[in-house]
Parts: sequence; structure tokens; C-alpha cells
Amino acid sequence: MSPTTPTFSLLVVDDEPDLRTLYELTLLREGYELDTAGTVADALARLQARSYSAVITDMRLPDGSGLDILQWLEQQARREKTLVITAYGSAENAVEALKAGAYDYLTKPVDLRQFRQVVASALGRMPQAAAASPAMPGRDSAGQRMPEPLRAGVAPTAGKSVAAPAVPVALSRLAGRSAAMLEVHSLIDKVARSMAPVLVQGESGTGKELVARAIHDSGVRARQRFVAVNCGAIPEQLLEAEFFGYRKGAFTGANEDREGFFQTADGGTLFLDEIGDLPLAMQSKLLRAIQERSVRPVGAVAEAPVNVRIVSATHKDLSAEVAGGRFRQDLFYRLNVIQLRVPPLRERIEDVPLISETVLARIAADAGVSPTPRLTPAALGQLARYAFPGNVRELENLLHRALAMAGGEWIDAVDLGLPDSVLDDSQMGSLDGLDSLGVRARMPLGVDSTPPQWAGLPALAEDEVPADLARYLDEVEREILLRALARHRFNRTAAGASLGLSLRQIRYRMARLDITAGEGG
Ligand SMILES: Nc1ncnc2c1ncn2[C@@H]1O[C@H](COP(=O)(O)OP(=O)(O)OP(=O)(O)O)[C@@H](O)[C@H]1O
Repeated sequence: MSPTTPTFSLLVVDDEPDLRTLYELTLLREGYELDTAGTVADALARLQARSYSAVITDMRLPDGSGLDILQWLEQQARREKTLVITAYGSAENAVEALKAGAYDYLTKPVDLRQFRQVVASALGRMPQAAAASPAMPGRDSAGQRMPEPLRAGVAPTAGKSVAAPAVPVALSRLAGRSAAMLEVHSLIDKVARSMAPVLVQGESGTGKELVARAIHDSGVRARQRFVAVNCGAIPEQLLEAEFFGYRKGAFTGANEDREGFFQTADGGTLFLDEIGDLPLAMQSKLLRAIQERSVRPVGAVAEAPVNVRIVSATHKDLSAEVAGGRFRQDLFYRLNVIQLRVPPLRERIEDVPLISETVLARIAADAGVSPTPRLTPAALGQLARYAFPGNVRELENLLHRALAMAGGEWIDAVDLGLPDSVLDDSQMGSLDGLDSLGVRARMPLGVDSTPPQWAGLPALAEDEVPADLARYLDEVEREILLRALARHRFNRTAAGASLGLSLRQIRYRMARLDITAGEGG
């Protein structure tokens, strides 16, 4: 180890003295500082006395489980990375450990090469395999089409330079400050620190790929490759060769050795989009590669180890696919260690202005348009009344078109080309926005299903009068205020102005009616 390499300190917990010695020798040779413990109590005592870069623990210990140590670290909000060693074939243990926050797991008997690699990866040192792996060879020279699934633009680090600085822009590219989006951000931040497989679920166009990319960019693998594969776009007979690579002569047309997605992503992240579209036969092969952490190229005799983090995505309900026999239960179990749901845009309609601004800035820059056009309040109002069945991708397409139509500094409602028939006041996504801001519960019942008039209030017959006029009028006023606030993205000044009220006046009314949503509220 070079003298400039920072020293990492490790705590190794195993009750078998022989194994402790084996791990100790292996890690000391890598230049790490090391302490060991034989029991949970012993480990906790050491952890109370000092902090470590990482803790490597056996699952089964005489006085408890490795999970007890993980839980203690979690409760204490400690920053140590954790690696858990589980019995061979115990998928439950591995999944449980990852769910409990372990960075990664190893199975017994521990393969020392893999052991060194996993520890290095946990510490953010370049995994040996990735450092040694050759640059991605030209993938089209064998006459086979450059696989579309490896989409252009999604693997910018692919190529020669493994150490090229990665710019973790993905979180900032994922615009939105709604409660739902902030939750997605915080989950990304949390899962980025581990190796646990993540299944990203959400409707088409919600931003699943951006989320996967953000997970990669926010973690220790950021400097390695992110390889995105659209599983539904590869012809079935090419799947194995595309995933695992092939050797020269393996089949007609295989004129040279070729890497597969796994080798290309070695040290980094493999993003398997539309995983629900993978045929059953390929599902078994993928499961094996994930379990064994090694792959065998078509035509090769031996398997080669790979160190790849798997993030998959689907718009399908995978548990229903499992129930229908179209998706392997054991693979689902392996991929679904952490589930991250990206909500449809209509559930976070309050994000539309910010997403539009981000997307407009991007497409205007691409088109060389300056300054970036802005949406008029009328255009924003229309967007808030649209359900976006195609989610953010649809918004993006709409803005592309509008940019071309507008041709000036402002994009107005008419430039959006949304016919009145698709705009709906009743589902003014704002109602879902209200939900996320925690005010929906305060709205009169039924307000979302019966928009006309003062929907949640008991209808009054023509000659009827309310039993409690003050209360009745309060409810009417509350509903009007909530509607105006939703329509103006909870900007009290704008909502007030739309009702002919000053900021002071609307504030007063909101306080009186106990409405807490609004700027800073
Ligand atoms: N929060 C966001 N902020 C800005 N742009 C976004 C956001 N979410 C998605 N996008 C953009 O919307 C488009 C669709 O996103 P993405 O491809 O990640 O969706 P997806 O859910 O993976 O779609 P599919 O299910 O069709 O594969 C992309 O161009 C992406 O950059």
C-alpha cells in the first residue's frame, strides 16, 4: 500500500479464532488497522471506546447476532460501514442484513479475493476488479448492433477513463420539493451508502432512471460506470451474450471476445430497466449471477467474479407478476431488498413549476435558446389542472413543443396546446398536493369528488337555511381559501391577491380557520 493511502480502521467480529486470524492476515496485508472481537458484547465494548471505518461481522455469534451490532450502530447514528458474513445459501440472512443497513454481505466460505474487494468497495477505495478491468472494447465491430438498451448518454463514464471525475448532478437534476419528492431524495441518500439491490417502482415517465442514476452518483461507486439496460428491448436470443459477454468463436459472427453488461459495469452500477420484461429463462441466469457474484461469458469455460450493484426498475406490479408465474419469486426477493416508489406526477402536482423550470432550462440550452422562456401564470394554471398520464416525460414533451410554439420569452397557456377537454378542475392535482402538505385532512369531506359549488357542505334546499350560519360560512370560506392556495402553489400573497385580500388579511383568515399550509407553513 502506498504511504499516501489513508489508513482505514476495521473491527472484525467472529467467534471462530481461526477465521479471525485468516481475516486479520488478509486485511493487515492490505494495510488496514485492525481490532477483533469474538462476541456481540465484546464488539459493542470496542465500538463504545472508539469509531472505525468499517465493521465486518459474522451473522451468528455466541451471545446474539451480527444484526444486533447493526441495530446498535443504527440507533447510535454511527457512520461505520458494515459488512455481514452469512452462511452459504442463506438468502434470508443476506436480505435481512441489507435491509438492516449493512453495506454488503459475504457468504461462507469466504472467497478472500472477493473479501478484499468488498472491503475496499465499502471504504470507497477502487475495487481491484474495476481497476484491473480493461476499457470497454468497441461493441459494434463484431457486426452486431450496438445494443440499444445501453442507451446513449446514460453511461458517460463508459469508455477509457475509469477514474474520470464523476459529477454527482443527478440529485439536482431530480427537481421537486414536494413532500413526496423530498422523501425520494432522502431514500436515495440513504440507500446510496449501501450495496443493497434497489427496486425502483413507478409509472412510465416518472423519473425511475434518474432516480437510479442519482443512487449511483450519490454513492461510493460514483466514479465507476453506470450501465443502463432496457431489458425489454433486447431480443431474447441475444440476452445471455449481452449480459455476460462472449468468447471469440462462441457462435457464428463472434469474431472477438466481447464484454457483457456485467463486465462493463464492474465496480459500478448495473441498472436493469423494465426488469419485468425479462423472460423466465434469463431470470434464472440473472439470479445465479447475483447470488454467485460471478458470470460466465458464452463460450467460456470458467466463471469470472464481478462486483456490480444492481438497481432495477419496473412500471409493472412485480408481485402480481410473481403470482401469475411470469416472474421468479426468488429473483424478486433478491432484487426487492429495498423498494423505492417514484410517485406519479399527478400526486405531486405542486412540483410542476420547478420541474418545468429545470426542464425548460435544459431544453432551451440544448436548442441554443436564450434567455430561457418562462411559463405565464395562466400556463402554470393549466398544467396544474392536467393529470399527466405520461408523467414527467409527457411534461417534457409538452414543453419541447411549447418552446417551439412560443418563440418568445414567455410560454402562455395557448402554446401548451392542451384542449379544455383534458383539463379538469375537480382533480386539480392540487388536491393531492394538499395531501402531501398535510392539509387534506382538514378539508371538508367530499371536496375532491364533488367540485361544483361548496362541495363538502350539506346542500341546502332553496328554502332551507343553515342551522349554524357562522359555522356554515366558515366552511365556505375555508374551502375557498384552500382552493386559492392550491391554485397558487401555497403562495399566500398570490392566493390572497386572487381573492382581493392583502397578505395580512389572508394570513389573518388562515389563522382564524386553522389553515396551516402556506409559505414556510
Ligand atoms: N424530477 C425530475 N426533474 C427533472 N426532470 C425529470 C424528473 N423526473 C423525470 N425527469 C425527466 O423526464 C424524463 C423521463 O424520466 P425517466 O426516463 O427517468 O423516467 P422512467 O420512469 O425511467 O421512464 P420509463 O418507465 O419510460 O423508463 C427524462 O428525460 C428525465 O430527465
